Amino acid sequence: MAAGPGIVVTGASGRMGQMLVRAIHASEVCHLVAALEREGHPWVGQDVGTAMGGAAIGVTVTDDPVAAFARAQAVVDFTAPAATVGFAALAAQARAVHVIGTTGLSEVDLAAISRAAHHAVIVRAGNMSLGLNLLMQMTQRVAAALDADYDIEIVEAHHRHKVDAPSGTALMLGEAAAAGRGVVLNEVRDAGRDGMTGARRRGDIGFAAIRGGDIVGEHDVIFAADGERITLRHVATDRSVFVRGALRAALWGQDRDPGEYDMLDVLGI
Ligand SMILES: NC(=O)C1=CN([C@@H]2O[C@H](COP(=O)(O)OP(=O)(O)OC[C@H]3O[C@@H](n4cnc5c(N)ncnc54)[C@H](O)[C@@H]3O)[C@@H](O)[C@H]2O)C=CC1
Ligand SMILES: O=C(O)C1=N[C@H](C(=O)O)C[C@H](O)C1
Repeated sequence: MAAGPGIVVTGASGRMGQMLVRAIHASEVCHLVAALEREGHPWVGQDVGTAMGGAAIGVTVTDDPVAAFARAQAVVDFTAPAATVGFAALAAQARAVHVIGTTGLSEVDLAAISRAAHHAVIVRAGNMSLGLNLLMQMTQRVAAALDADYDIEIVEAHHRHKVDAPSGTALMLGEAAAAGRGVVLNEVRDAGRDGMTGARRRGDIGFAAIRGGDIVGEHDVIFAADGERITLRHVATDRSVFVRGALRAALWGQDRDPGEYDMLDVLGI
């Protein structure tokens, strides 16, 4: 008898997908029911363990989300925005908990995800690690304690393959800083400075992105004033912190009422 909820991993060949497949296969509190990849992907039809270069684990990679989700209690999804929006509707139809780690979602994507959450549990966070979610709370607190003499800048660094900027985490931190200040992020957001930008506008929250090598994920929130500077920093050195958070969310979401949740709900912090 397989233990705990059955989980589908979407984007099974991805950086996060492969780590999730391994973690779920090794878990005693949940089990892998399907590994999903996009249509035409070379792994489709192969055993996912073999495709990853190891021993067979008895789960064949599929490109059919409807059949996969019908057998699952949770869908753990680190893919791409268009895929995630489609999966949200399908996971809701299957009444499976949808854990969304995908970043780069637009306002339109987020509205579609909110609609799906009327029918099922969705846990979404741009960063699933405990440490980063604590940093988010600290950011809100520090921003609330300081006035706009302290310029807020968020600097993030990621591996060379990352396709979205600012990172989902940087945006979460920006939202936390804006909430602390009592402002709306979209009204003070300053991203992508290049050329004759003019002087910094008081009260803006700035973003800068570094891309290179195999950097897992680093985030600094800088509060810079005349004469002093505070930096709050989180460094992820291993993707296992995101995997742990995502699986915790998949288990936490079982038997909850439909709705949209985040990692603060899951972690109870
Ligand atoms: N919230 C968090 O804690 C974290 C979020 N992420 C985010 O997760 C996402 C994925 O990151 P990585 O694993 O590094 O990317 P990746 O590019 O290594 O993997 C994405 C996978 O999704 C697959 N995919 C794309 N469309 C699909 C579809 N329609 N059906 C099935 N599979 C599909 C791709 O073939 C690929 O294997 C990114 O948006 C990233 O920013 C990454 C790490 C942590
Ligand atoms: O793409 C990544 O790798 C990561 N993406 C997330 C983000 O956009 O913040 C989380 C983490 O930093 C890794």
